[in-house]
Amino acid sequence: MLVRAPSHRLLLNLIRHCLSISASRSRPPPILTTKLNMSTTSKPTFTLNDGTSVPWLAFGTGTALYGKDAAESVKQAIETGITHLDGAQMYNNEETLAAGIKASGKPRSELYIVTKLKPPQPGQTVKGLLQESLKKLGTDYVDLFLIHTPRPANQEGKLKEQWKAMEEVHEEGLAKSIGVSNFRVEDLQVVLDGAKIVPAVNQIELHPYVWKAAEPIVALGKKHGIVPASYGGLTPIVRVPGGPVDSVVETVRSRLEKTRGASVSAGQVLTKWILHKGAFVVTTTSKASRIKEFQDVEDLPDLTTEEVKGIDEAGAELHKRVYMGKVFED
Ligand SMILES: NC(=O)C1=CN([C@@H]2O[C@H](COP(=O)(O)OP(=O)(O)OC[C@H]3O[C@@H](n4cnc5c(N)ncnc54)[C@H](OP(=O)(O)O)[C@@H]3O)[C@@H](O)[C@H]2O)C=CC1
Ligand SMILES: O=CCc1c[nH]c2ccccc12
Repeated sequence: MLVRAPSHRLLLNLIRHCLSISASRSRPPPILTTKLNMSTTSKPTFTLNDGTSVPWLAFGTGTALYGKDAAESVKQAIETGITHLDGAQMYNNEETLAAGIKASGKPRSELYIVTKLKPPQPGQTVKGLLQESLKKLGTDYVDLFLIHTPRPANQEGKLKEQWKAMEEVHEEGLAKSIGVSNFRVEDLQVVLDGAKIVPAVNQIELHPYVWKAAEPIVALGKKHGIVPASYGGLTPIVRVPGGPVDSVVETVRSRLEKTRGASVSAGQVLTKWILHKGAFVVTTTSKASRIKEFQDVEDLPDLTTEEVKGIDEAGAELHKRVYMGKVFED
């Protein structure tokens, strides 16, 4: 009996362990359920480490709209239900982003506005540059202020000092949340060492063709409660069509379409994959129909763990980093 009792417990534990593995195989990765707050009464949001909430879908003004008048596109996006707007000082269009907001008639309090710090030139300060942005954006605070790139500050040994200045503008209420963009593990480590405030967000290029390289960045972020934001998410369709991810995404798309009983696009599958990685989504489009397509992802069934893994593995066959190559040399 003395011998059998523990082995019986061992057997029970083994059965429990196997059951939990097989259950987890058919469930989505837990990161999705812990990060994305779904509710029947409000739009899904992500909760940041400072307690604020971010609408999961952002309309970007940086690629197709870089240096252009963003007003019409921003107005259209807001009228189609977008509340999260992603801008940057380097996009040279913050005034027109503000014009689009004004034309939409949407109150400031119902919007989530992001801008990003350009690398300061000699004589420029983080606070001064943010104040210029606030003036252009026609607001007295941004919801999220990101360091756009760790370079050249990190090479020049100025990244800690720059983060301290970010902490100060947060403390002054000019930025409700502060974070970073295009930060690799070594950049995050510099900021985390001695930071009073841990960055809330790291906005990075995130799609299956960079997942292998991005995974350690996302993992370190997760350890510290830094939420990843994805840009370039449609790269497998838009910039690298015909790659190894296509057939896997097509199989998932077709499965979801049958499950849902309504059409599902490859872009929606890739967007859902990003959410399964625990990231919120920064995209852009000139078309209202495409915004609706993104919003519909909220109603898509989850991918299975095997489907997420299948996309990861196909993505790992081809490394394609489209943006900020110099920042992400690897
Ligand atoms: N922090 C950073 O360093 C960076 C940030 N960003 C931010 O992210 C935002 C989005 O970046 P981006 O890489 O463009 O996002 P996506 O990868 O989501 O690509 C969006 C583009 O894809 C096009 N598109 C969408 N679906 C399709 C389709 N089925 N077939 C063909 N084309 C399609 C859209 O054009 P259409 O008008 O036809 O819908 C749009 O131009 C930027 O505006 C910026 O705000 C981007 C890069 C770097
Ligand atoms: O933000 C990322 C991509 C991008 C688009 N336009 C510019 C201009 C300057 C820096 C980055 C970018």
